[in-house]
Amino acid sequence: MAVPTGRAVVFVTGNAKKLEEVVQILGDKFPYKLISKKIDLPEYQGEPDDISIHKCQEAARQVDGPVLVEDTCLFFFMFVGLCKLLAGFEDKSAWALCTFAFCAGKDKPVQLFRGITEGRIVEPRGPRDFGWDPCFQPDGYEKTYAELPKAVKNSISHRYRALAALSEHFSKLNNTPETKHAKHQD
Ligand SMILES: O=c1nc[nH]c2c1ncn2[C@H]1C[C@H](O)[C@@H](COP(=O)(O)OP(=O)(O)OP(=O)(O)O)O1
Ligand SMILES: [Mg+2]
Repeated sequence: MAVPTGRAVVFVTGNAKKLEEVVQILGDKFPYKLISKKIDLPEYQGEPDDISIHKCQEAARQVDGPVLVEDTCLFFFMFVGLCKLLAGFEDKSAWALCTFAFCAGKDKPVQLFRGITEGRIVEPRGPRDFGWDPCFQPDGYEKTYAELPKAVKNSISHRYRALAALSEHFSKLNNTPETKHAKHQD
């Protein structure tokens, strides 16, 4: 579902750190003007897809126009409690799931775009200013999300991957046949 050219999409979030990353990751890749709006949407219980769909429908109702919301979940196995987990002899594998939800307006369908990054839970290292970043070490790296330079986190993160799927979808919609043809002739 497209947004009329020149229209803005409102990104609804109460989390400033999230917004900061979304702006850094998207740069000018998103074809619509992105406006952020801080609304504390009610937190629904349930499966990640349902949470995102409800959150997005509520945002579309309040904004009464095209909206984008995001929900992030960190999953891990914690069979024996956090202490033993940190003591180091249980499965510490984890994964971060980010779901972006887009809705073109009140009573319109919600589209989901997901990104997953796998890693493991470690004792906290690095700055404590964004959620569980100090406790999550992505696979293939010796540093936690919090210790990694922002540019590195933003090139491998769950949020980056979900936004890549979202941008790909919207840039396809905005590639008119003429644009595609012109590109082929390069
Ligand atoms: O990349 C991240 N790195 C570390 N922590 C993160 C990240 N992304 C979300 N988080 C934390 C924030 C919140 O404590 C929880 C659920 O997040 P979530 O409900 O999606 O966000 P929120 O309520 O802070 O903002 P929103 O208004 O967009 O719902 O995970
Ligand atoms: Mg929330």
